[in-house]
Amino acid sequence: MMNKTNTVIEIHNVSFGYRPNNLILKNISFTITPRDYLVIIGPNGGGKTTLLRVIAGLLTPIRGKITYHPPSLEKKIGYVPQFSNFDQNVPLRVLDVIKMGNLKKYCFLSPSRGLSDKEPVELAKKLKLDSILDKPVSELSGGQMQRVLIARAIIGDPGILLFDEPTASIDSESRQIFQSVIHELNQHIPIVMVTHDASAIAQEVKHIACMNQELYIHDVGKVSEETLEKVYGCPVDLIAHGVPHRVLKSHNGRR
Ligand SMILES: Nc1ncnc2c1ncn2[C@@H]1O[C@H](COP(=O)(O)OP(=O)(O)OP(=O)(O)O)[C@@H](O)[C@H]1O
Repeated sequence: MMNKTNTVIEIHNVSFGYRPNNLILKNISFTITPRDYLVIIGPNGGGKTTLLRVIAGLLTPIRGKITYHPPSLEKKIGYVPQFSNFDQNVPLRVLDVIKMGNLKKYCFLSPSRGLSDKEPVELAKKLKLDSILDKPVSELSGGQMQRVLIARAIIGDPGILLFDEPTASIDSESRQIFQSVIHELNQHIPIVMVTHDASAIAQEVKHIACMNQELYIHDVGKVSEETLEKVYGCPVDLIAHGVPHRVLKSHNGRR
């Protein structure tokens, strides 16, 4: 059920710190709309991952409020962490990891359905993982592991997907598969993606947020060179991984 403001998540004056008197997120306010595609960029340590974790409900704001529409959305958030944070030494096969994403959805409702291989196998085909379903995850490349984590998030039928640097260290085949899967998902759910990778900023991106503790958000109909210039003119000290930083420009306020 859609609320009257056509918003799925409202982030209102949210602040967060891991330690007292050391805020990582400062008074952040923005909204996510039903088919939004929001890319978040900013310097290392600027709080992008922290913000995703706060939105995913893994961290609690010390001030401010996050409202989910409908409230049940809070339990349907798909979060794909940076794959380097996943311990690939776990003794699991690709299929096992993908099926882990189903646990939240099915374990209390219908455990037998949670055990079915049909859905994960279909999804694996889409992500070109079907030939390696029995492979231990310890033997996967970075791009394959990233696709497995994406499959694990999608299988749970999320109402929104949050990605943390999904295209970092992946090859062009994985990147293309990722872009086409995201395109398909974005037809019915919002996507929020943290990235340092300018080439991951697809045409479909609707908003770009620049953050360094504070967050500035721009509406973009189309990501043009001009837009990218505007984006990299955000109040950040440095955009890492080879993307040039620019002289600071003013922002017309936050959305
Ligand atoms: N669990 C934690 N405990 C204490 N401090 C943390 C923790 N996680 C992150 N931080 C600190 O919070 C700040 C923001 O980190 P975060 O990972 O959110 O930034 P980021 O913008 O995602 O950075 P990057 O672009 O390098 O991934 C950093 O100074 C980091 O050291």
